[in-house]
Amino acid sequence: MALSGKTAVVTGAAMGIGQAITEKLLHNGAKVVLLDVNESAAKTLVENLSKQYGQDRTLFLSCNVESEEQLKAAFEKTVDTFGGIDILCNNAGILNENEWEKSVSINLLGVIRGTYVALQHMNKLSGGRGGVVVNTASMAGLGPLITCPVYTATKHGVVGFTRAMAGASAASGYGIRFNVICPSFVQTEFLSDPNSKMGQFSHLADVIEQMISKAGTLNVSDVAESVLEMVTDETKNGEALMIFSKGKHYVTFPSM
Ligand SMILES: NC(=O)C1=CN([C@@H]2O[C@H](COP(=O)(O)OP(=O)(O)OC[C@H]3O[C@@H](n4cnc5c(N)ncnc54)[C@H](O)[C@@H]3O)[C@@H](O)[C@H]2O)C=CC1
Ligand SMILES: CCCCCC(=O)/C=C/C=C\C=C\C=C\[C@@H](O)[C@@H](O)CCCC(=O)O
Repeated sequence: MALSGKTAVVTGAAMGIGQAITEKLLHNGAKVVLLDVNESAAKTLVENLSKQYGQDRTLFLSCNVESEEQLKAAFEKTVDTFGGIDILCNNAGILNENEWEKSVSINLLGVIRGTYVALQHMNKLSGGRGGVVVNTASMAGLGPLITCPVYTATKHGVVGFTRAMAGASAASGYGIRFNVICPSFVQTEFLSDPNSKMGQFSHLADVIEQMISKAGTLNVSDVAESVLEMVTDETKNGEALMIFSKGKHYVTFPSM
């Protein structure tokens, strides 16, 4: 898929991995609608991106992925502004084992909500142009992080949901590919003060510190490059891409 003239929606776009995905898509010719709850960070980012890429290539819409109403309004505004949606990156996520129900609502239900609302606009069977959805899971979506079991569950859910949607879309003729990225540790705000985010498991925080020192951390640009690969390579559907400091590897899942 060539990105020139295509429209992307990125959730959690105001900073970190979402910002890097946004910049990567813009640099490769797409228009990008940034959805986030952090209005100040997003507005500053869009101001800078507009100077670099032009006023008509970006749009920020305040949107909490926990709200179907806000997602519906954001996608409708996107279509009204840019004529359609070709790419969706469900990237927004949090780490909070204290408020674990909020983690589920954002990390897993937010991906499902975003996907189902976007389907109404992207599905070729309902007047859409088709396209691609790339969801942000984690290596914790493939194996357990013992310090954050609910976070682990949400990311496993994102992997499973994405792979099932890939199959459903192909079997139904929606014209939409679904893929998922599974990064290891990435140098963003997300990793700041992990102890405070692990709730009843904070006594295990040294496990994470040992894992990070062993695994190292990725740059956000490493992750964004992998998203670009899954967006542009039209052979990719139902793929999970592990991204770690030593490289990246498509996951081979057991077949039934
Ligand atoms: N940083 C890391 O080590 C890794 C992060 N990930 C995943 O990558 C994604 C992005 O994480 P980072 O960029 O590292 O985090 P970050 O904290 O730097 O950025 C997350 C962005 O999502 C936004 N956000 C949070 N809740 C939201 C909501 N309800 N609605 C809309 N936007 C919301 C935040 O305002 C922020 O702009 C998350 O899904 C995370 O689980 C996956 C693997 C590793
Ligand atoms: C503080 C939590 C980080 C949240 C951000 C994130 O999603 C990072 C994930 C990075 C790596 C996850 C790795 C999971 C590994 C498991 O599959 C298992 O192999 C762990 C084994 C630990 C060990 O080395 O013994």
